[in-house]
Amino acid sequence: MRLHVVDHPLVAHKLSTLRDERTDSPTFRRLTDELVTLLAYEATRDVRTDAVEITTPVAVTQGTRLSYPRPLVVPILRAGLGMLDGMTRLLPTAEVGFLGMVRNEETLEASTYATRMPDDLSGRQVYVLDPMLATGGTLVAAIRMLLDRGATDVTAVVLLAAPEGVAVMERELAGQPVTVVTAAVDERLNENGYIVPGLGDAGDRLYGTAG
Ligand SMILES: O=P(O)(O)OC[C@H]1O[C@H](OP(=O)(O)OP(=O)(O)O)[C@H](O)[C@@H]1O
Ligand SMILES: O=c1cc[nH]c(=O)[nH]1
Ligand SMILES: [Mg+2]
Repeated sequence: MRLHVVDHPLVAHKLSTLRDERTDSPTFRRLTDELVTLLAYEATRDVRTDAVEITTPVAVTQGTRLSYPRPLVVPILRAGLGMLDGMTRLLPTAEVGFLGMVRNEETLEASTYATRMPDDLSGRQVYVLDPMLATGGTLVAAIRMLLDRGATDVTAVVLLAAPEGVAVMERELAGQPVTVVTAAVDERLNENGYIVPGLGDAGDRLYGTAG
């Protein structure tokens, strides 16, 4: 597994506003969308392409086009849905699959309640979207499922990661073709499995269900 922390002043600026407890849901959704677009630029650096010949008004030249099969983008419901538009803005021809997963807030175990994507992902590049990598339970289970279906290259795009979750991913997905792209790796997890300093519950803040 490879970890890529995107070091850019615009990413840091938007992430700081996301973290602020005073940021309301509409602003949180807009900033998430903008941040994902910046992360997606880095996350798609190795997206597969083919050379194509194109004709400009002036001359014939070599161009580049995304390869087939098209990449698959998989948001992990619910919070990952807030990242889908930002990602598909850069990859408009991508296919989209859905994975519904929820973490039990007592045991911190992740369980899957919905799966809607092709059974066969042989040879596919997959981009998984989830704002938070906390204990890593959710992403490890999601990525294992994608690799079991034949995905050859999986990139997880997350807003924030905890060092504990990164270590779990590195251990559980050692030697696998997996990359994690994140805006930051925070200090630690607290006793409730929340990222510190973090930004709170991403799903609640996106969809206004906090408190
Ligand atoms: O790394 P982990 O410890 O597994 O935790 C991270 C998961 O927890 C959150 O989802 P949550 O269960 O709150 O579901 P939601 O998106 O429906 O709010 C988050 O969006 C991740 O999916
Ligand atoms: O800090 C955290 C941890 C898990 N899920 C969240 O939404 N936030
Ligand atoms: Mg949640």
